[in-house]
Amino acid sequence: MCHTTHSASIEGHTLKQTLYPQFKLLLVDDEPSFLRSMSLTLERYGFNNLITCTDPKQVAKIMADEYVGLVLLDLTMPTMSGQEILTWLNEEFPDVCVIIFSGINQVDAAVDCVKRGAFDYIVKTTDQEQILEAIKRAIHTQELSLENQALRAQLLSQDLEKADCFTDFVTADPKMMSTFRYLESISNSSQPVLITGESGVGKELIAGAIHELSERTGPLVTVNVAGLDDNIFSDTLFGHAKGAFTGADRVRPGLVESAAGGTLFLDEIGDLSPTSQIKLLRLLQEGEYYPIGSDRPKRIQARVIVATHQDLVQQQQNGHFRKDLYYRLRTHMVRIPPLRERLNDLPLLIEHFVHAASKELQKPPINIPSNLIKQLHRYEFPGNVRELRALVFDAVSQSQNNELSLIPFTSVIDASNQSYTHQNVLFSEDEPLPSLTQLNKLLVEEAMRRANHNQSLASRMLGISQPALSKRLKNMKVGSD
Ligand SMILES: Nc1ncnc2c1ncn2[C@@H]1O[C@H](COP(=O)(O)OP(=O)(O)OP(=O)(O)O)[C@@H](O)[C@H]1O
Repeated sequence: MCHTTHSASIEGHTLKQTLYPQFKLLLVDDEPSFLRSMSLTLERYGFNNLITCTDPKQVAKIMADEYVGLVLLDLTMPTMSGQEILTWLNEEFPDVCVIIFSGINQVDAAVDCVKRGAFDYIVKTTDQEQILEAIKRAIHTQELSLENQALRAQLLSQDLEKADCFTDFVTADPKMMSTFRYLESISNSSQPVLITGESGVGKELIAGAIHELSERTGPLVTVNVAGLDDNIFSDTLFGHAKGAFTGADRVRPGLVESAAGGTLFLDEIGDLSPTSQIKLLRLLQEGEYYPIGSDRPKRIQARVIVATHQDLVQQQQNGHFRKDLYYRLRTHMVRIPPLRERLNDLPLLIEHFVHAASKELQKPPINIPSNLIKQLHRYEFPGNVRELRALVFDAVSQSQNNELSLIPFTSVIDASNQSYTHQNVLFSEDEPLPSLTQLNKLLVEEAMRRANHNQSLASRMLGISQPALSKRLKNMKVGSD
């Protein structure tokens, strides 16, 4: 006999639940009462993707029909022993994780199974917490191993399978393409994803893409945690019970619950207070949380994505961010490079934003001057794509005669280059080279500026004698008169 669990019934209605883990847990034991109590325990702790089986002879068929990732196997059964099934599984399904259930007097046999490839063994009389810990460990290991397999397969193929999910993120950069492939490969993972990158690089867009890739049916719920004190953080995320504090006159579900079946995106995670960091760690580690004023834990049913523009490695070195939380978050990590590291994206992005701005501002089609991109190559974009977007929108609004205005761009470039051009001689490819006389003059002026008009110091910088410098300065003065 076998039985599958993946829905909950409330007052006669069948509710569709999020299944966890994503692969099935197969429980094989000839004792129906043990299977019943074990599956109730597992379901209570949120493991609801279960198949129970009392007839070991059915295992082969179940394995062929279902996507099983973990098998919990009783050692002693009448028609076939756990050892026999383990040997068969090792040969036919070497990637499946097996935990052996044994009686107290069968520990030697169970240890032998571990030597022959079982992941672990559990003595049936062990307390529930320990049993659950062993199962959680096996699920976690299995998830990571499945993800690694998917990652390897994905990296071998160059094409994106779900390119549609990335259409909002305009890019042709090879580094971003491999990031997209990586994100595809971890799309089914339930582990958190950490997105890092400077402000304005598009981290929130990437979070949206990860959510779409996961094909989760629940919503994407975004919370900016910067500046939330611990009470507000807990109330926002975990909700509260009625009467939890003055003014809590109703039960309020938190955003963790609103994100059930979907994704919870915590932005600006580098700014989280130390107490809230502990609560987030617990949520990720145990998969459970307590609404304020309640002593009944709830299980998180959402995948967690976090983002930060801070350097978390440095943050943990200076004690502002917990190491254990960082390691938990970085199971899957992507860094979105700043725009200055992918300037080849400029033409695509400018065209994209010109189009969006013309539409929004109801302008006719606008031409992009051919020298704009070259000019922008000299700019650092401290505000990244967000800054470029704002510049383009400004330029479109100032455009006349269907030609994109260059004013917003040249003014930011000039402002940032002001000190730079004084200190450096730039040779723009669009402009004629300066003559040697002009270059001499620039060099002398710069040396004098750096030497605070001390001629002997400036002459040493230029590698000429002080009288020679003085002569040049006089000639320059005559030339400019
Ligand atoms: N590659 C891109 N293609 C199209 N639009 C982009 C791209 N990258 C960023 N943007 C746009 O730039 C703006 C900033 O992006 P987003 O909010 O995702 O950045 P962020 O990295 O999350 O910033 P912050 O750290 O400040 O929260 C948004 O309007 C977004 O739509």
